[in-house]
Amino acid sequence: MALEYTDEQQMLTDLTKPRILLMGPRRSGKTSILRVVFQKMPPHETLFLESTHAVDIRLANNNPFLQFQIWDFPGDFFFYRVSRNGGEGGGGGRELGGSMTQEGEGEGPKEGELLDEVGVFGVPAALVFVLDAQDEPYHEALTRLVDLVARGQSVNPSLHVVVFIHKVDGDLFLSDEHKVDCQRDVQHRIAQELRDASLEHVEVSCFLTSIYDHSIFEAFSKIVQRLTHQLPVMENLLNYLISACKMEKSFLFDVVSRLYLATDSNPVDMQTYEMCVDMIDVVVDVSCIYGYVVGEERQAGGPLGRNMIFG
Ligand SMILES: Nc1nc2c(ncn2[C@@H]2O[C@H](COP(=O)(O)OP(=O)(O)OP(=O)(O)O)[C@@H](O)[C@H]2O)c(=O)[nH]1
Repeated sequence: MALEYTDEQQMLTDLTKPRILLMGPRRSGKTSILRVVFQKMPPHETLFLESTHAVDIRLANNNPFLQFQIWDFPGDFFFYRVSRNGGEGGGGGRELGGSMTQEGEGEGPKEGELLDEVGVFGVPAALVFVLDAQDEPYHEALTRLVDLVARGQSVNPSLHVVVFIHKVDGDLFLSDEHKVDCQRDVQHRIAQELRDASLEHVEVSCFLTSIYDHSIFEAFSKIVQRLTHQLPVMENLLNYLISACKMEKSFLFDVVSRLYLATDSNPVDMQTYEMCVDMIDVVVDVSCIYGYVVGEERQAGGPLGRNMIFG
């Protein structure tokens, strides 16, 4: 499949591309997630990230199946104005393009333009609400979540709503039991708040995440899959593959981000996923030494390219 875009700026302002909207309270970890998953920032370096002050729009364009915009909102976002500088790290690699710079007429939002609900939610999108699990009580954050869901649903009834119960690591979350209790509590409170706001029909998925392990990649993979139209076809193909080759499990990976774009219908087990990611790391490291050079650029994916099937 060929890319339809002549440049990244054109794609950044394309209203048909799905969006992942990272929202949530200040310091909950939105920018860290973006940097760790898409720009390979080591997790401990996120300690030095500065607060986001304006909506930062990035482009994920690793392959034809992984093309979407990621909007990183400031914690106190409310009908904010669009930034053009996009902060640091815009040219950090192929994974994410630059910030929003296009001035095309009648397309995406322009600098100084007020962003209303239609401007934010008016295209296929996933609202990813990042909740800091270490910042109890969650009352204010959950009120904000319900407000965003109400606004999003009013303009886009098919909006996907996902909550990352984030930072479930460190001394506060040593046992799995504690994590599951936290997830149950948050899910219960979200359901209650949605009922109170007459939004009980809205489906909200919750994931326990941390940038210090693979959970954030697993959760992000699920979101990308929801926004991928070709998912049922890819799943079917992987089902055929494992039955024809007598494999236990298969994933279709985006090598650059380590997200998996599809898997067969057998259940996903975290350890298998982690093992595959480790194998990709080895293959990429070896390719960096022995890979061939295309033009000026050494292809880290080598002859395997940017997508890989592991079984
Ligand atoms: N323990 C832990 N800390 C995290 C995690 N993710 C992010 N952090 C820390 O949380 C702090 C805030 O992270 P940011 O990414 O700047 O948060 P943000 O939501 O973008 O903040 P604003 O831009 O102010 O809205 C940083 O010190 C990160 O290191 C995580 O999974 N676990």
